[in-house]
Amino acid sequence: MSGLERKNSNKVFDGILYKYTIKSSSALGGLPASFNVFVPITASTSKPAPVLIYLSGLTCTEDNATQKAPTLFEAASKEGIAIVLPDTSPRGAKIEGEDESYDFGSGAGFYLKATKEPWSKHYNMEEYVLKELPQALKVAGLPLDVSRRSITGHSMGGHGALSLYLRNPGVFRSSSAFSPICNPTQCNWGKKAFEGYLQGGVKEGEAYDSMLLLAQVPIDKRKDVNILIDSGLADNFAKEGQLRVEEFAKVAMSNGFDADRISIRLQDGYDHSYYFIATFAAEHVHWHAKFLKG
Ligand SMILES: N[C@@H](CCC(=O)N[C@@H](CS)C(=O)NCC(=O)O)C(=O)O
Repeated sequence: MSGLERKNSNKVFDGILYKYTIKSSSALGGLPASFNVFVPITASTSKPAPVLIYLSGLTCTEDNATQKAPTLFEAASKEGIAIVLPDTSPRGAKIEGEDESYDFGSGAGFYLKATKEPWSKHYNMEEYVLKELPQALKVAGLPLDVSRRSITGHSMGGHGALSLYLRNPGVFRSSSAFSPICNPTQCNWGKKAFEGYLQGGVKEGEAYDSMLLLAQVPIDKRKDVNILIDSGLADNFAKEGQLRVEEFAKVAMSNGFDADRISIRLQDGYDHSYYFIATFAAEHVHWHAKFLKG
């Protein structure tokens, strides 16, 4: 990583929302990358704030949640938690087909490490979120304690939050998701992404499939898993079979996870939009606070 620049700052719910740009991201093959970070007023060098990472969905940038679900910040301000919001893909890789569809390429990085050329040079959102973003937060000199980290996200970002959490035990204290893509090897969005980004296609994608990863958690590690999922019963993408939240819930039950370890709530009347996220955002932040504090 080189060249971190602070672009903007706005006061919101007593804290400050900063925008940063990394001039050259190593995880993303030298491309620039922007992210937002909300720092609560209570954070200081002697009392650094823990961090909740929020991953957005298809077509989004780092700005969708900041503008459409600021209730995240209201709750984070009360809890003394920072929220970090990265972009959803590399931008400007100049790869043919990068900007052709809403569900692949720009705005659709799927939080994985691409292994298929030409995507493999730039499309490594997994390393970006796991390693480079925490490093950038340290370089920024903000009063944050990145060793206390949890992760949340929406739709493709819900897939990112669940799969990064389950693939990297011990890195995040808890994971939550709004309308997540839970079983990407079995839905059109996931199949298109895995076939496009991974040399081994959907088979290689199994390593990023949260439903399969959940079934593989060893019995003695189940007590360490903390997951909260909300999904709307009027969600058209769920009706199309893109999310498969009920199937994820069945795997949780059949593998003996307690309902207080994995809580999955189907919310009546809510759709896939940010109105839904804005409604439940505060509950997710308060839930993560239980794990992040102390
Ligand atoms: N543009 C897509 C919809 C993509 C979509 O709904 N994206 C969700 C995430 S999966 C979103 O949050 N979009 C941005 C927004 O609502 O602000 C379509 O036409 O089907």
